[in-house]
Amino acid sequence: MKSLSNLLVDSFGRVHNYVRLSITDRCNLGCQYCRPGNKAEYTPQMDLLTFDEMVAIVNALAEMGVTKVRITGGEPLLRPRLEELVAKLGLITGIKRIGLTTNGMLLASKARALRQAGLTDVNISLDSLLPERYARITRGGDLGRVLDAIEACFEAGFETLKLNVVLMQGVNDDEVESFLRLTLNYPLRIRFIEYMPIGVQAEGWKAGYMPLEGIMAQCAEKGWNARRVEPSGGLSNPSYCGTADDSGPARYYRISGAAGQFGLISPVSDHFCMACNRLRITADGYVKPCLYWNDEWDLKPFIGNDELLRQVFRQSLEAKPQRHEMLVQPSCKSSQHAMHRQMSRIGG
Ligand SMILES: Nc1nc2c(ncn2[C@@H]2O[C@H](COP(=O)(O)OP(=O)(O)OP(=O)(O)O)[C@@H](O)[C@H]2O)c(=O)[nH]1
Ligand SMILES: C[S@@+](CC[C@H](N)C(=O)[O-])C[C@H]1O[C@@H](n2cnc3c(N)ncnc32)[C@H](O)[C@@H]1O
Ligand code: SF4
Ligand code: SF4
Repeated sequence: MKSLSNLLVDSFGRVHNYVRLSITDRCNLGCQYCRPGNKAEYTPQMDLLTFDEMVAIVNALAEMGVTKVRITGGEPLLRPRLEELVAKLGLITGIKRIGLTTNGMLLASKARALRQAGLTDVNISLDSLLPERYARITRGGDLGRVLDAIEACFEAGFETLKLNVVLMQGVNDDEVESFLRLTLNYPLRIRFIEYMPIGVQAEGWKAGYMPLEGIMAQCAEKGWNARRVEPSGGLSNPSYCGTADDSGPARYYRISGAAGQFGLISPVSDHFCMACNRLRITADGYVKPCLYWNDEWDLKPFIGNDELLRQVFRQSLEAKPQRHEMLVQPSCKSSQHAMHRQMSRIGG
């Protein structure tokens, strides 16, 4: 049992036990909602954290009560030998779950090796089931490769497999029913996510943003009885749909008789900041206590000295705001505080 003074507690009493580790800000896609504009700015290779530096940071965090790591990016599968990082993270005392969030383009051939290395949870981003639309939203994505990746994940036997769908008005909001239908036959969790104003222009965001409240009404219109699923409860296939350790931002539902579930992630219309348990590490070695606010602390000078790393983590948590202000300050350029990094440079 960790002593209270050694835990990652912020000034609002929130205990942080989950770290999102961005391992690259490069991406092989350019999703409209994440990397708007064609100009890609990447951290030079030499400024990226090495795997050993990441392991040192996570080790210090694990000593302070972190039990879960989610590897993200950019596109994390662009880092060669990702399975080696997974294996090293798995050796850290206290780390119980290692997840990956990916666009799936490079996953099919890697799924088995990642599972064998100790990866437990896979989340794949998939915003359309129509090949041309998918290519348009992602600027070049190949839907067939994502579907192959999903199949490979089933075959590799991951404990959970979730699909992320960022719902945008006038872009893919007509596909809600098709995604819901997938849950009828497959033991997946399909999560609809509200479009957040992070690293995008406020005007464009306002045109695309839509709250998720209409989804339950759509179920009712189809005559589908969708019941709330509590973590680990009522699953037809718990091994793919979730675990007791599943305290993420989604509220889950299951349509009567369905093999899978759908989830609603509503960070804008119904934020979950009061239950926030997450810290973020950027690929260039900064700790960000909140996805939305600009504040970040450079960890690189302190890697190798756990006491100093712990001080920086505490300092960042002391400064963590209570909540975001996405509706008040949607990424406006004039703000000194709202987010300036694009999502691909934070990791979602
Ligand atoms: N506002 C906000 N959004 C978040 C936070 N964590 C995740 N999200 C968003 O939720 C969506 C899903 O994120 P994933 O990377 O799949 O991870 P997750 O569902 O949070 O993680 P698990 O619970 O580990 O499955 C992404 O669009 C994230 O940007 C958070 O702390 N704050
Ligand atoms: C930044 S991506 C990084 C991992 C990987 N490249 C992928 O796409 O899964 C992580 C998650 O953030 C989500 N995301 C990116 N921009 C977003 C936005 N503006 N609003 C909501 N979610 C967003 C993506 O859909 C994805 O599920
Ligand atoms: S980081 Fe993920 S969400 Fe962002 S552009 Fe790349 S694939 Fe799309
Ligand atoms: S917006 Fe910030 S405080 Fe709110 S849940 Fe996300 S990371 Fe936590």
